Amino acid sequence: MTAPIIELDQLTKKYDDQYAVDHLSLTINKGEIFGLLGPNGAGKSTTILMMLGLSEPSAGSVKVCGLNSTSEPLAVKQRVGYLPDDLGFYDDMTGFENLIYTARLNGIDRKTAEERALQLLKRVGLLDAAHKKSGKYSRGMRQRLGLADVLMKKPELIILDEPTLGIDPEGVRELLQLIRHLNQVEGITVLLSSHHLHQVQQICDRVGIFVQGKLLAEGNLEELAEKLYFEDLFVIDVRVDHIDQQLIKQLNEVKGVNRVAQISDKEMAVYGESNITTDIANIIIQTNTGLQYIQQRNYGLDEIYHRYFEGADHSAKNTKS
Ligand SMILES: Nc1ncnc2c1ncn2[C@@H]1O[C@H](COP(=O)(O)OP(=O)(O)OP(=O)(O)O)[C@@H](O)[C@H]1O
Repeated sequence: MTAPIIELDQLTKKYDDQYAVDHLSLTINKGEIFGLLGPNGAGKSTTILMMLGLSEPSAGSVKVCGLNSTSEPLAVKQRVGYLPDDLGFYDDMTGFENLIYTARLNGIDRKTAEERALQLLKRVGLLDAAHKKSGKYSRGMRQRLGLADVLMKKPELIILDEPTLGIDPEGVRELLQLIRHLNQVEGITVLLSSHHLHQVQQICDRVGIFVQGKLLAEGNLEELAEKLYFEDLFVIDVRVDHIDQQLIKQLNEVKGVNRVAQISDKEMAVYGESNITTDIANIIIQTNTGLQYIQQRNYGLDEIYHRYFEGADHSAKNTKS
């Protein structure tokens, strides 16, 4: 049974005459890792601020953990951990001391706070640096301390705004692993905002593509591919001994094939709306054109996103009902 943990209904934020968030409706369920993916200025941070009750919607509503974020921001804050992109710590305090400070602000008693802080520092791989001043931490270490910090109050949901910004690849890998672990082992729901496609693709169950305040599409990778690329959902790369016009004609006649693009005298790409790999292989074998290689191309989110945004006419591509 899926239960909603974030419910946005026609959520809107307007600055002067510009929509930062434009009638956004979206439901995120308990236990998910949801990726809010979009370029700079898409409205991701504004949406998050409204979820936390830190910014008031111009219209529409936002509920988090069953609470209205706009009218009950403090209750939401108790249940949600938020890691902003410009995370601040007291740099002259150690990592451990920073966590204890957060615990005090959240009304956690000293003994519990110390136990929890050490547990969390261990979990995020900072036990060795626990008593080092946080001002001396690297950006990756600060983000991991940030995760420990939001976990101090045992949140049901964590919201991470561009958590991997400025971290080196190894640090990114560790941070993503940690986020996945928190989700899978501890059952914490995660909302992650990012414009890093590969990272979102690695850990998110579902992704929402967000542009100019609007959600263009949402779903898992397969669903997104279908929503954004419904015309040429399947692309099959083929290499044969020789390509002739008869072969191209026959391939074009296969049910489900949209077009055949010849790339060289031996290579072509066949675009279709259904999985036509077997039919194509059969034709090549029947026509004795010497099949060397055939493979269905898998779209990653990266390719989906880039091909989608490179296309000029978004509305035309996104009209599948
Ligand atoms: N306080 C504000 N006053 C006026 N306009 C704002 C304000 N905050 C955000 N905006 C505008 O709203 C739009 C969405 O900004 P937002 O920061 O939510 O985008 P974002 O997707 O989080 O981008 P980024 O990744 O760059 O932070 C932008 O056009 C931004 O200029």
